Amino acid sequence: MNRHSLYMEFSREEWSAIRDHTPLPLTKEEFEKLKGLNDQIPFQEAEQIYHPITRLINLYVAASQQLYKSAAYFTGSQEAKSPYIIGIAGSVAVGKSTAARLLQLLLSRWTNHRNVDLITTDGFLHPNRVLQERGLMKKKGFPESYDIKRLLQFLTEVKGGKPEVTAPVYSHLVYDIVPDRAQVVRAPDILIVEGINVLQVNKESQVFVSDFFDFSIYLDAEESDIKRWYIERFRMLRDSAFRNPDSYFHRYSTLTEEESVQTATQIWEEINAVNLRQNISPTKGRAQLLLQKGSNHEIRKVLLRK
Ligand SMILES: Nc1ncnc2c1ncn2[C@@H]1O[C@H](COP(=O)(O)OP(=O)(O)OP(=O)(O)O)[C@@H](O)[C@H]1O
Ligand SMILES: CC(C)(CO)[C@@H](O)C(=O)NCCC(=O)O
Repeated sequence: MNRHSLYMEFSREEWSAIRDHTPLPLTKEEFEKLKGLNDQIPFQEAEQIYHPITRLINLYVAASQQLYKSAAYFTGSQEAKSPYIIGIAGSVAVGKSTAARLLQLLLSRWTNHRNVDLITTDGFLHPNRVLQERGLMKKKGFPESYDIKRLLQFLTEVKGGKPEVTAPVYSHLVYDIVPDRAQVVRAPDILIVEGINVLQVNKESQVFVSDFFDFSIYLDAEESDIKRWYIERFRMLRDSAFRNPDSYFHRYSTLTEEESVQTATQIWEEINAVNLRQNISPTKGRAQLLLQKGSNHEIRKVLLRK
């Protein structure tokens, strides 16, 4: 280990050996029942890698709750404690939402933070109408495609302890913001905010999204692997979600195997890879925890900021 590096570095083996004696707060049987997660993340990965991560976060949250108590005692304040906010960043298709859902589930099993909410910054994309007006339909996911002021307002209210805060909702099916839907966040113990842009800074504001984070994670992988996962997901969607006539990509449901690989490759190269290189990857060094995935999504290396 480089003693003067900003990060402590752990191999997969070293990280999983850290597991202290706290048992995984979830049995294999319970995990098996969780459709949608267990068909993606093997139980062993949850147990060996994600469990120690949640134990570490649990210690951080407990320390922050203690700090809050000390400050409340000192000031005599009766203010309710504000949610502990965790940001998860990384490329399109690197597996942020899958990892975020598993962390949400595992974190909610600890008695001092049962209530764990999860939102994605997809909901803060401008609606297609605005993106079309501004010529940004091929820039979805780029910094200018988000209503960052609204996201900052949302985080200000959550962190300020407002009992109910609403976030807009994005549908991948219709490829747009859903006008009449909202997600309500009710003062959780922990809020996970997942999105490609959560560690970005922007010129228009003095305040950044990450200013509201108590902890941040960057999910990293080789670009060639992420591209392959993107294409695989696109092919899977061609055979499922794209078949739905309401799908924005319904026209893609009739593509041949070869055409769907070509189309996905083109979207990846023209939009998501450019965004990854220009705007997402450069934010890596701002995360407190860096998780490096191997070609089968297994976490190969864990880097923790000192
Ligand atoms: N740990 C994992 N093990 C196996 N497959 C995974 C894992 N995490 C994600 N995947 C698969 O990789 C693909 C991308 O995952 P996911 O949708 O979670 O990515 P994302 O980063 O949230 O993407 P986006 O930003 O496009 O919403 C999906 O097809 C998912 O099934
Ligand atoms: C909504 C985002 C930006 C982020 O999740 C992404 O999934 C996306 O739609 N990117 C635009 C190009 C594409 O359709 O993949």
